[in-house]
Amino acid sequence: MFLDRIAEAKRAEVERLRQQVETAPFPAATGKIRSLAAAVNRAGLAVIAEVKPASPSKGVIREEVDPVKTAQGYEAGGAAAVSVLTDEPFFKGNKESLTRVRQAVNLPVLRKDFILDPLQVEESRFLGADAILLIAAMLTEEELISLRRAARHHGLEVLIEVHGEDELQRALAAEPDVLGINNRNLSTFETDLAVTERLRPRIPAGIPVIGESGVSSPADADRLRSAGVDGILVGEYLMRQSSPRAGVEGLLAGVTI
Ligand SMILES: O=P(O)(O)OC[C@@H](O)[C@@H](O)c1c[nH]c2ccccc12
Repeated sequence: MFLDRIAEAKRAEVERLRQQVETAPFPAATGKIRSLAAAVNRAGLAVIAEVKPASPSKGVIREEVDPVKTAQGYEAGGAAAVSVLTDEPFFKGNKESLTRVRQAVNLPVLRKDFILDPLQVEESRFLGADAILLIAAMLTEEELISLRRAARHHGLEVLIEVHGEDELQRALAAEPDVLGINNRNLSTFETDLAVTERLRPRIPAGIPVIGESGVSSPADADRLRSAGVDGILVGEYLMRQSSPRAGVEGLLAGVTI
């Protein structure tokens, strides 16, 4: 299964990272964090626009991605935040893209990867991330809480992503800054916007909520908005637009607020 394979790959990556920092530790992070939670909470629908060159289910989405130009287009179009895939083996992303994007825009930047060790949290801060993703489907409640604590220690915000009821309860126990409802099942890759419609009412008031994955038109964005989310996370649809800016503008224009 995909999540097992990816966890194995990431554990190997963490081991390499551990050896690396033994000789060259991460320098102390400086600079202020840009709040993802505040960006999601702003008036209107918050679009978190993703730099996503490829995916395990779709293969290469876009050849020769310029992450900086793409992210600047997203910002010009009115995105609330940018998400950058840093996983290489499965999503053809890279860590350097995150650092470059963070320097090129004024928006909060989310690191999209498969984080299972506190060392990756520390690395995220070093790379320039403002927030990290934690995936409830691959982490126990204890792991979520401990990674959440590590994030707080490094000044990072946490987006916890859920796909089902059990995962939602685990995620809430870890007190995320933002809660994401992933419409995609990470075992089957099936996507259904009804997942957001089903889980949204089960989330207590006061937590910023986003709907993730499967938005393939302005009408889809409007449907998630109607389900009561504060924001949406969109990757593939935006990566397939010839203008990232027009892509975000189109999503926002199609939404009734
Ligand atoms: O390309 P989409 O269907 O718009 O999906 C974006 C985002 O939700 C998706 O990339 C994603 C959601 N959760 C993840 C976890 C890891 C990697 C990627 C993801």
